[in-house]
Amino acid sequence: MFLMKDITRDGNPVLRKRAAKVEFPLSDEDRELARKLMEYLEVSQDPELCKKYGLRAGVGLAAPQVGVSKQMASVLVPPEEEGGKPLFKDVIINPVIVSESVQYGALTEGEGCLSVDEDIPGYVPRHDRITLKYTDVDGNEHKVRLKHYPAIVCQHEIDHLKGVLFYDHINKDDPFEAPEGTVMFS
Ligand SMILES: CC(C)(C)[C@H](NC(=O)Nc1cc(F)cc(F)c1)C(=O)N(CC(=O)NO)CC1CCCC1
Ligand SMILES: [Zn+2]
Repeated sequence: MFLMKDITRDGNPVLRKRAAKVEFPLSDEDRELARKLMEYLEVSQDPELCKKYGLRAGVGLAAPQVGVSKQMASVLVPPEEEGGKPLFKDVIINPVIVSESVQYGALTEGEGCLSVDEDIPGYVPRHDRITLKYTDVDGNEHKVRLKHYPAIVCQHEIDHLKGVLFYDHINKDDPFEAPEGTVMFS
């Protein structure tokens, strides 16, 4: 099981590399990686286990964040209300954003990252809606339309596969400046 000690931190060059495409059918090693990437999110979102293992509760985790430069990331966006179905749950492999809204979306509280220990204030403008194509661990192709928070999380994780970190998007001159028409939400 991945623990915080397994998560690479800002400064590690693996976080600034372009990750390699994943070959199908998955090797046993890649299948295990996918399982562990999702396991981290599930365990970290269980308050008791989160505390027990000293984790940061996470909604997404990309392979470079555990030192593996491959195009794979787990995403687990909890349901809006207790007991509901997660808004998005899958391990996205070789993801491609095939279309994106002109309109931006940003979290009012800014973003953080499991690989960045310090808080970096500022809005992170992303596309409010995206169409995402990816392959799952069984080799099935998916094409999904996402908006708001699930779209933000997937863009954050796909950035990791391109060596981009959230603060790269923050306006240096005015961190709390958001482009015209940005949908702000928390
Ligand atoms: C960095 C951290 C603050 C831990 C962030 N979590 C988060 O924003 N809130 C959260 C956590 C939950 F478990 C359940 C929940 F509904 C909300 C996060 O996991 N990430 C993932 C990451 O670092 N991936 O590389 C950062 C988020 C910022 C915007 C999108 C992902
Ligand atoms: Zn991150």
